[in-house]
Amino acid sequence: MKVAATVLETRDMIRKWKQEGLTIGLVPTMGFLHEGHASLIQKCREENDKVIVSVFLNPTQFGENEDLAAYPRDFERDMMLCEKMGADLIFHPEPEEMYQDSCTFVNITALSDNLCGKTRPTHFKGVCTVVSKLFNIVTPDNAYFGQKDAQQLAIIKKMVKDLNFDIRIVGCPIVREEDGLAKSSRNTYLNEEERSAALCLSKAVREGQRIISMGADSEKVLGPMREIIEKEPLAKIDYINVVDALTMHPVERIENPVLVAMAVYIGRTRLIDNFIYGEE
Ligand SMILES: Nc1ncnc2c1ncn2[C@@H]1O[C@H](COP(=O)(O)OP(=O)(O)OP(=O)(O)O)[C@@H](O)[C@H]1O
Ligand SMILES: CC(C)(CO)[C@@H](O)C(=O)[O-]
Ligand code: BAL
Repeated sequence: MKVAATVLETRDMIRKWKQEGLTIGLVPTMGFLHEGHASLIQKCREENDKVIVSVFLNPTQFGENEDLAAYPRDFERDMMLCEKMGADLIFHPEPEEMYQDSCTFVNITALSDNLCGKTRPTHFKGVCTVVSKLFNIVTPDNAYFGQKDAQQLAIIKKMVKDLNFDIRIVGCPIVREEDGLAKSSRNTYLNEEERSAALCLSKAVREGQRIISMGADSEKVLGPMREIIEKEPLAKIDYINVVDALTMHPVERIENPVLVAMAVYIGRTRLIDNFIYGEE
């Protein structure tokens, strides 16, 4: 497995692989890898000749008062996991390599004003910009994203369509801890008490999944989900919504495929979880 810190080295390697007719898969990450990331790398390994994992803690997707400085990092451990999962190359640039004196951004004007975009108004501009750059650097055939960040996945699919990237976007299911908590690098922020309080997210998801097939009214699904979270003293709902799975617009009646998504503060840690209903 190779590790490249520069765009030039990365492009050189990928050019050679492409000349040999090999297919390229990309797994974009912000590092501090866990089994959620491993599942993306595994899927990428199954579907491509060469597997590239990017490990880049992208500053432009963090708001001023967010957790960029505190975000966990362990590149040595990330390298071991990538090696074990059969990655061929890790692209691990410094922020200066990615941005230098950059003043061009990719901004999506739909799908981003609701859910996470409401609380994090500049977040998806940063995500779309860095993902576009990664796509242009790596030129993958396939790129892998987790359903855990459901709005991000929908936005990237739309961006790829709008900007004519010749890349297949593959969504991968949420990987959970044994007790149901969705795996996330941010789970490391939780102390013991918060860790058990955090179970209210996945409990609410399970309750939502149980009741959604019984009726078409969004509020009837959200009410009992909210109740589970509000019973937990350490939890504070940022948002919980039923939205159209493609447009991210809130829906009152569940007719087309919907995304039921939430962000909840457990103490100071903001966690997300969701499920999709109505897609085959
Ligand atoms: N539990 C999970 N199951 C499936 N995919 C996941 C999971 N956690 C993260 N991913 C995916 O891995 C990719 C990289 O995510 P990222 O590096 O931000 O990890 P993270 O654990 O989600 O971190 P964060 O704490 O920022 O939420 C994204 O496409 C994300 O959706
Ligand atoms: C897609 C991504 C790697 C872009 O920085 C990030 O938003 C993430 O880890 O989900
Ligand atoms: N996985 C989402 C990255 C972020 O929260 O910035």
